[in-house]
Amino acid sequence: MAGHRHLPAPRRREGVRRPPGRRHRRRGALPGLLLRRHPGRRPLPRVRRPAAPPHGGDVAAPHPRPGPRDPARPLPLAGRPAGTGDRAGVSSGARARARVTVSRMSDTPTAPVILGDRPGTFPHGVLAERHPAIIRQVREAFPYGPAQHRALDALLAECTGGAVEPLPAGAHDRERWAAWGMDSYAGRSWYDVPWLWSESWFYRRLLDAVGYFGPGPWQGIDPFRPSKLAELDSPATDEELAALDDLAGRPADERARALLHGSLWGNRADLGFRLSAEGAERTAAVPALVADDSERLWTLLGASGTGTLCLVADNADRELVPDLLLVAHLLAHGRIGRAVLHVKPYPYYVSDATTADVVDAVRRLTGAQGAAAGYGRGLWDALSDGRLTLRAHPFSCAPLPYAEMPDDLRADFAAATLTVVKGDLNYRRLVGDRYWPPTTPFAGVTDYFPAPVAALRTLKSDVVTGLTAATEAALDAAEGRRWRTAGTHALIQVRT
Ligand SMILES: O=P(O)(O)OC[C@H]1O[C@](O)(CO)[C@@H](O)[C@@H]1O
Repeated sequence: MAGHRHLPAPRRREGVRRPPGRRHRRRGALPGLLLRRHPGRRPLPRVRRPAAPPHGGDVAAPHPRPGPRDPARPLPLAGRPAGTGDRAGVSSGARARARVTVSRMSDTPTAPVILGDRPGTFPHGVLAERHPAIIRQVREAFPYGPAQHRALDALLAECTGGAVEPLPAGAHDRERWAAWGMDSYAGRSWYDVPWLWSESWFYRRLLDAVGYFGPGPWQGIDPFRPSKLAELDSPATDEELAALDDLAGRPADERARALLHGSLWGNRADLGFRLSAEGAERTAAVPALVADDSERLWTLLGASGTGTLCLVADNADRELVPDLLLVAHLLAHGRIGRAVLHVKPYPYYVSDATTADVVDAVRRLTGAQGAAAGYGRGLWDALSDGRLTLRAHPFSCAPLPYAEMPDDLRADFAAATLTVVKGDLNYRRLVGDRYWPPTTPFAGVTDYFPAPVAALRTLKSDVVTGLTAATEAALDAAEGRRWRTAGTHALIQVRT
């Protein structure tokens, strides 16, 4: 079960496997879709790197269990109003199951919850620098009126120096956020609550500030749409779609593997990440896979043609397009019979995919030249005949780990042959947003998940599990802590 136990023997130096480079593509081994985006293409976050051990102590030390002051404690199970049910995205059944999860996972030691309270750490940089930059970007994206500017000013002051203010009584999702811990955190500094919580809270509040939840003329207007469209229309996307033509003559299995890697490395194309790293593209390090359970993934996606794949999407555009290409291929080649694509119910983390972004991506494909258009038509047909369905569950924007998912979402995942969880944020939610020692078994921290689950993610935050001690040591020796957050390394982990 444990991904880490089945890691192939380390290749090349120091146990870190590197994906093939452009040279291999010239030999026709892998598609440009994958390779053109790799070396030197991704920016590095400008936020300061942790100079000292992160909150909660040295991750290399024995992992402490959370003490009575663990800020995550009030959130997951205690202090929620009874009977909030699935409408709140956290059912009482799920809460009960989460308790069971804790005991099933009891042989996996826990670790400190990540907060943003330490200057110099990566999470602190996101709260103190990235969020203000996002507010600036949103302000410039639309000709908002005085009311929106005032609300953005207030949000800027609150998120950088103020306390969590609960949603007003009339807010459409007040009950849901109360169930998600809002009342427990009211009055506390944004820096002193779990980082996962304060980041989600930021996007909820930002949408409020620009009138997204309405009523009014700005209702439903995605404040990140201009940057998303620019990315979808970029020459880089053209280049990646054109690379599909190179793939067309390859055997189906080879195409499948190439598309899997396209989907994996597509996770580097994250607009929020880029916001903190302008100008850094030229300096990106050579990327490397730090864990690779892809053979197990292919075993799960057999040739029966009847299985269901759940894909929990992350970013739109240059990540969503390769995700969709992979889904189209798996459907067309009988590796699965159905796919369920989980997207966000509202704009989130700058570039996370919503239903509108799926439509834009599919139209981008159908309107393209060459092989890309064929993939687009396949997706359109699959959406039309129900082989591909979309799901925009409220819990997809919850500030909580997936261990606390509500019953209906759990049932979706339980019915799937495999759930593929994309991206860094989803990984944090899958394994728990904690300073895990990197050798913590992936299977242990995902034991609660109701069916086989795979993580496809580039590393953009401190959370990581399932590495071998040799891989961790090699990465630390080569890069210090940088490999954890720079987005230059990736992993494929599977728990069957
Ligand atoms: O798009 P992804 O892969 O989920 O990455 C987003 C990541 O960016 C951050 O917002 C800042 O690093 C993280 O919180 C988050 O994990």
